[in-house]
Amino acid sequence: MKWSETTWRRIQPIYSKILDMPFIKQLTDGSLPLEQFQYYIRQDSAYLENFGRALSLIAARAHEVEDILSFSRFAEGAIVVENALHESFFKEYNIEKNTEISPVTHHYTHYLKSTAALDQVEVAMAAVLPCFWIYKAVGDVIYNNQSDLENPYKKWIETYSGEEFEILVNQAINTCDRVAATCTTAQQERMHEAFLAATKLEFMFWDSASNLRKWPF
Ligand SMILES: Cc1ncc(CO)c(N)n1
Repeated sequence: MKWSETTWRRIQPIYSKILDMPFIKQLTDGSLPLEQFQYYIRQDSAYLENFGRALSLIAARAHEVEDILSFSRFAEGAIVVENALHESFFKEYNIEKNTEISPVTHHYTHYLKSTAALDQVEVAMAAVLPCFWIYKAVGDVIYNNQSDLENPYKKWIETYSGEEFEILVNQAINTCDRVAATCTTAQQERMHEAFLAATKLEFMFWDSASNLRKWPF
């Protein structure tokens, strides 16, 4: 079995919990309170900027030239989406620009950057994979279950269910499979652990927006 098949299988219990989250259900039927969406977009803007940095670090550390190219493109993609958030979503949904990074965003972005900088590069590739794969999977489920009524979050839904994103996601999955094949069993296990950790953080990122979580001080 491919590394990606095993890892996707292992995170199924968390993935089902993600699909059941109020944030995802309400995004799907358009009933998500605006305040939660605003919080989410503000945090996602900070997230994407740092996700882009982590991807660039991985590009710099990749062993194969084709992977330098892929991860440089992924980094560009993350920053392009971040810019798009500012150009359209921030204006359209009346979102304030200066944001204090939430505890979960802080943890997730620092986890990705330190993994990209210090861990084996194959482990770093596995750590960023849920950011692609979970979003594609969840984006498709939301897209296919949208209510016919006008959904105020339609534009967001289209970002992650589109074909353009799918190409990048498949590339990220295939890269992980190719590099995993060069790893020992113990190293592949560390890749699984990184994929699992980032999947949990994806859950927490949405949970944090649902609860508008803040620092205690
Ligand atoms: C938290 C998070 N994970 C993944 C993506 C998609 O790249 C995103 N925009 N935000």
